Amino acid sequence: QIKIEKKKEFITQDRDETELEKEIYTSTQQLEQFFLTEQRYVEDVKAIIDKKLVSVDAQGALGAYVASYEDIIGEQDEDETFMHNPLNVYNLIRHVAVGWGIIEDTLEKEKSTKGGNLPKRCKRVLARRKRDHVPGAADLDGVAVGIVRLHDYYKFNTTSFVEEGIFETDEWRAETNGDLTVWDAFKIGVKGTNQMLLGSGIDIMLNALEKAKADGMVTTPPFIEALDLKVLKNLIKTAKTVHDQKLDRWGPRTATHSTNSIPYDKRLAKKKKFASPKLSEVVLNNARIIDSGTEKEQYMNLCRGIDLRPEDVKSKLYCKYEHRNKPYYMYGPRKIEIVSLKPYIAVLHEFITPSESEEIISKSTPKLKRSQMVGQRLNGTLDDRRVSEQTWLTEKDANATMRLTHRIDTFLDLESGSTNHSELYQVANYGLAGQYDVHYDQVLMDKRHMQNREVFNMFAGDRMASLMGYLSDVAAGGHTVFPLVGAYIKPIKGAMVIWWNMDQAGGHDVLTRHGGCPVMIGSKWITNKWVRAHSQMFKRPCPKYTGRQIREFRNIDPMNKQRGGFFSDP
Ligand SMILES: O=C(O)CCC(=O)C(=O)O
Ligand SMILES: [Fe+2]
Repeated sequence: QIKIEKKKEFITQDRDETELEKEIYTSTQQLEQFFLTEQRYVEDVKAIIDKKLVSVDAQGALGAYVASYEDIIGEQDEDETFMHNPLNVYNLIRHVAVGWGIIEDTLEKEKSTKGGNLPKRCKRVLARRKRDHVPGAADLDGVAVGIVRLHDYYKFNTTSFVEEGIFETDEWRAETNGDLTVWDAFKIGVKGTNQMLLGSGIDIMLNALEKAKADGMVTTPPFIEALDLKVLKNLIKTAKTVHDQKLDRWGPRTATHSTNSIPYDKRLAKKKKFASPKLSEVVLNNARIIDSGTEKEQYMNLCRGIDLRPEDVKSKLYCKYEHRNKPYYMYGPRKIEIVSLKPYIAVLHEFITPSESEEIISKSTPKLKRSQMVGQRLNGTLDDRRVSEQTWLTEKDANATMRLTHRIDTFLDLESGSTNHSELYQVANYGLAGQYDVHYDQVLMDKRHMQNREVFNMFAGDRMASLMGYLSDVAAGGHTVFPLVGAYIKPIKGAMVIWWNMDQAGGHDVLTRHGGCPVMIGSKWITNKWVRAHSQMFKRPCPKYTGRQIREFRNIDPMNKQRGGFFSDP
């Protein structure tokens, strides 16, 4: 008997739709929602006080919660950009994580004294935890570590951060209400130190100690008991010991730790290797630096906005208006900026209109889920190397995606429609200090990646081109960086970056390794369209190589990672 099944309209990979762990800092969008929710509950709590719905004692406790909220807002606007500043996020989450339990206890007590009866508004406030995620310790820790990661990357001024709640580097400055207690600053430093961000963590802890000395006490936020200065001093001492040990054994940076370049211990610092820390030279176009400290250092410099492309490479780059010999685009050529010729990386400016960006964001917002890691041994795991939430849109889900596919296909001579076996639009919103650490976009299906030989991948072919569109501007941070090329791209709303992951022989271009830097200030939205190879059969020229030549290519490189970059248009 033959079974007839309904033909699927879109052929896609099966994706695990199970709800992932719920944390709030993993997308700025979620943080904005949380802020709106908190505003509503604060209004409710205020109304309970104003209408004297609870006893005088209870009114006092509720009042302290409202005051704590108002302190955090200060003179700032109560719009969504409030949550684009990491310190505001920290303060607001701490306020709720610590304070909301007190609101609940107060109202529960009120309930028992009133024989189980509470006014409607009180009941609604009490039911918050059932309806909405109330952030707790896990969220607060995630945010604290995120802030220290930002320090590790961007080296914002620690003193102005701890003393005035200001984020500043030479390039930019972002203020908050100015409030950061010693307790908070210290907690942030400790959490970072625990995650082996030792240099930055200890720097923040030391500044907190200085502030405590200047204030004559360890200042604490509302509802938190005072701490003894001795506790601070002891923790710092331990942290310094760990710092020096790791630095001595592992050097200043690996994938899992970072320290200053010089130990705290004066005797240890006299060791020859610390006397003149060697400046490592920039290594480009070389697969040997993959996963090394050099790659990481180049990655971080690019995140900070230091262009590493040598002059003789840069002098060959240019911007142009391009019509690609198509009548339509002769009237309205597109602005193209060449970032690298080999591998070919280009920015198509104003490729996505503002209203298209907004439509894609609004259609994706209700469907966002935390992004998982991909790659060997990492598939499906959660990790702060990738802090974002994402979802997928088909061409039919929005006018914008339909139009965009049409634009990509006509302008770039591609078959990018999801029905033609390319991927759907992946839409992602980064979270607090959200990043996507260095990676390849390719799936890879060679002998060492047998697990990827699943139906969809075999059928569609690998990710031949990456098209990555920025749907928002980012005030600070969030660069897209290519450490082996030495180039970075600053997100600009509406711009789309294109690069070829494969060469014409179907090889994997290792130089396309890239990542998204931690977002410092703002909300970063992107969309990815990965164009699969097989649909391009009639669109792109066939490989110029014979099967034997291709096999030879593969054999030359023991890692089977061939350097390519043969595609060069647009
Ligand atoms: O956000 C970025 O700048 C890079 C994103 C990326 O590489 C990806 O999503 O695969
Ligand atoms: Fe990527």
